[in-house]
Amino acid sequence: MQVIAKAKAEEKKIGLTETWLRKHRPIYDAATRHPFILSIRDGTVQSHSFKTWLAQDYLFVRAFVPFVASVLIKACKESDDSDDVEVILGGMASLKDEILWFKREANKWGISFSDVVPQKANINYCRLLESLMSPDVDYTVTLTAFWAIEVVYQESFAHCIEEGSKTPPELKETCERWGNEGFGQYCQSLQKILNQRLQKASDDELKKAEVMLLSIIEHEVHFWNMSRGNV
Ligand SMILES: Cc1ncc(CN)c(N)n1
Repeated sequence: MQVIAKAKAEEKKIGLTETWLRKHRPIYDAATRHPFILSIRDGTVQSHSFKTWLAQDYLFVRAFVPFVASVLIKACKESDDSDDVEVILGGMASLKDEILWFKREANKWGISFSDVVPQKANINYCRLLESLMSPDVDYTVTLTAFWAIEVVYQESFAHCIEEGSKTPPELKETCERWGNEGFGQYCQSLQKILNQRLQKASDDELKKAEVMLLSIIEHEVHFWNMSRGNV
């Protein structure tokens, strides 16, 4: 089955990741067009929803740092392509600025991160990241998770700054952070190195990578749900 998916993607001259996104479009849209995102885009978002998301995401990003480091280590060890290492290193480097940005935003919104308790959806998501850090988890599967985590944010926030959006001015910077063109190009670079990797993957690895994509999308939906008091 996975061989057929690969052949179809080749035939259409698209990567396997694109085939997956087309196949799982409704689930993917549930994450990238989540009611929280749509409420930012149409300007009806409640400030407590935004603050909940911001505080929970800060905790997530702190857990994301060692995860990205583990992806980088796997790329250094297992990839024969230096592009992989450079792209992942770029993502890693930008996390320092991201953490500083979260701290500035916390000041702006009167949030004290030290008082924030991680919610269940966040704990579960961070647990998944932790499990993926194991050297036993294949590099291709880990890279799939990494790309999926980044691209869901990119597509979600880009939607909030597209023409016609009514995103409140005070939230524009947040949306720009992940919705900007540079972040979009970085996601495309990740997708490209992942597609190359998937070309060489075994049937079993392909199956696991596709399941991982679905798992990440599901966690992202639960993550957005927290902002709406829905845990
Ligand atoms: C939950 C979540 N998913 C993705 C991202 C983008 N790195 C994030 N900051 N938070």
